[in-house]
Amino acid sequence: MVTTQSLHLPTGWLNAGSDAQFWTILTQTLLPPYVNTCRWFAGKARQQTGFAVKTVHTLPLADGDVAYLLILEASYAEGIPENYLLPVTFLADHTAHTLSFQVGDIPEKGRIGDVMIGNKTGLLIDAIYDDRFRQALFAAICQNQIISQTNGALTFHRGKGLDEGDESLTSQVLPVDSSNSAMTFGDKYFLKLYRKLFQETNPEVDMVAFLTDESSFEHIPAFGGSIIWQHEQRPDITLGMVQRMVPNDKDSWMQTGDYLNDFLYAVPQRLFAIREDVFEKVELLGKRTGEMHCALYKPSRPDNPTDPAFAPEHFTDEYRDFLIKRFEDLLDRRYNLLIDNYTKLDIQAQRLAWVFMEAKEMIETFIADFRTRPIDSLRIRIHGDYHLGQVLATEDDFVIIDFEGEPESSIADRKIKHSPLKDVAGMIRSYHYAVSAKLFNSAETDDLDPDHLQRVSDRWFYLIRDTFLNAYLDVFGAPHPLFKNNSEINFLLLIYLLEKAVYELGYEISYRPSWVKIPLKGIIDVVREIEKIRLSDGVATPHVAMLQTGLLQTK
Ligand SMILES: Nc1ncnc2c1ncn2[C@@H]1O[C@H](COP(=O)(O)OP(=O)(O)O)[C@@H](O)[C@H]1O
Ligand SMILES: O=P(O)(O)O[C@H]1O[C@H](CO)[C@@H](O[C@H]2O[C@H](CO)[C@@H](O)[C@H](O)[C@H]2O)[C@H](O)[C@H]1O
Repeated sequence: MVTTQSLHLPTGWLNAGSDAQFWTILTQTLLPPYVNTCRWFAGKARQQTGFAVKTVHTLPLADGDVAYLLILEASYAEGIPENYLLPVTFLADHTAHTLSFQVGDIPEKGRIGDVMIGNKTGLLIDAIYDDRFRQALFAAICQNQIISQTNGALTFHRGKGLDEGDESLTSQVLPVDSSNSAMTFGDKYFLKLYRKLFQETNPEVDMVAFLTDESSFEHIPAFGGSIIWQHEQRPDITLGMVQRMVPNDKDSWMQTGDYLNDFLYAVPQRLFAIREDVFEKVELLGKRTGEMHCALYKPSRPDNPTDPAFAPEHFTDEYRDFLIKRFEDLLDRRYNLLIDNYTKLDIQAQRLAWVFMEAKEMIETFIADFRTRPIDSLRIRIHGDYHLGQVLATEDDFVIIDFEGEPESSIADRKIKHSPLKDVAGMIRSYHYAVSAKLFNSAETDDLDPDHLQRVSDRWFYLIRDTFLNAYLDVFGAPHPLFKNNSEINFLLLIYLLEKAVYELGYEISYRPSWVKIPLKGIIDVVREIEKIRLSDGVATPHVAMLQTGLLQTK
């Protein structure tokens, strides 16, 4: 039945691919409100000026119907436009009974709207919710298909991790809401469809393929293949990736949260209780992290040259300039964001915000020091967005996922080599988050003195941090191939910890204002360390004042 609101598009579905007017009407009607409800659309908070379907790829389905993969451009009042992948299918009412799934089961978030296409009424949906689309994608990967399009070709690559005879497994959409979309096949394969697109191979495909093909590191899901949009006049654009599915019932963020429950319940009884198996887990994660970096460290040899994209590099002037510029921009943006949102913060966060603002000049001096400080450690490709949520906890081990890099950075920036201590800093920050979120957001500690709670939280964090770091550094033995000495390790860790915490400040202001105090505390902890270094070096420059404000003093 056509509702009064349903949109009428005169061209039939099978001919719509080449009808520009068809897609123009959709971008002016159903698509903008729909896209704005999608978790993967990052432009919700920006001033949007319009959407346009830039390219339409056609994917034939087994029953003779087609799915279209739309490349949707979102434009904004400020900044460059973004491109998103939106696959669509049309479920005509009269064919509903022929489908292997119930139209009524399609969740609200997959329904673009009721439409009349040609003379058929039906529902336009995000094709990931259409079993025929999922099967067509997977079959194309299994068969290494190349499907020519008016604008380049869709190229499907089969990876080593895909077994023979697995072409027709039952598939599902994973209910997790994140920046991309995930589908599973027979509980054996995990297919991620990238939503925000970049004109370059997604770093995740590079990284996972490198680790699978060039190393014996087993703690990532094996690479099962990729979906690429190729065009001879520009670099490849990655649309999707398949990996082996990892049986797990939680990620390490949830697992650490569970361990922290035991710790939390003991706090009101003035007991400091960490189970031995918590240390064992933290040690194991430190070890796996070190092994991941070992696998990514592949010095070139005359008889076995390393792909330049992965060969280790020194701390060049170019890298120093890049890091300093990026950090300074980030610091300015976060400082302004904090000022704009200051009145929305709770009193404790406001107090920490003052300390941060007071420390800005000292942070700038510390960052600038990075330009000239001698550094003989090495840089390699790293995970880039490493935190507890990116590690799946299996029965007795860990599997590392999501090698896409930092969501805020461009693809070119995500492929830049850093010291692996940047990943280490990411994980250390994550442990800080885990204990802070648990102790400061639980009813059990509501009546406790916040200064006391802060000391307890710090104690847990320092013990866990050192356990992780020691296990990590032990993996390589001595002399360490990637780090020159302890002094460089300390300096690099501080700079990456600071950068990560400043980055997180923006994430929390935008998404979880009540958590802003966690990265603020992280920033201030590093600032305290910088102060100590300046005092011991005797380099406290007179024009940069030392901090006067206490950390969590109650007045
Ligand atoms: N190989 C895998 N096996 C099982 N579950 C996975 C796998 N990869 C990811 N997941 C699940 O899907 C979620 C989202 O994956 P992730 O790679 O983090 O996607 P995004 O890029 O959208 O953040 C993860 O938190 C995890 O629960
Ligand atoms: O969505 P992504 O996993 O790519 O990362 C973004 O979201 C993360 C939160 O889900 C955010 O991580 C921050 O919060 C985590 C706890 O929820 C904590 O473990 C991390 O240490 C902290 O950085 C991440 O920063 C952001 O990029």
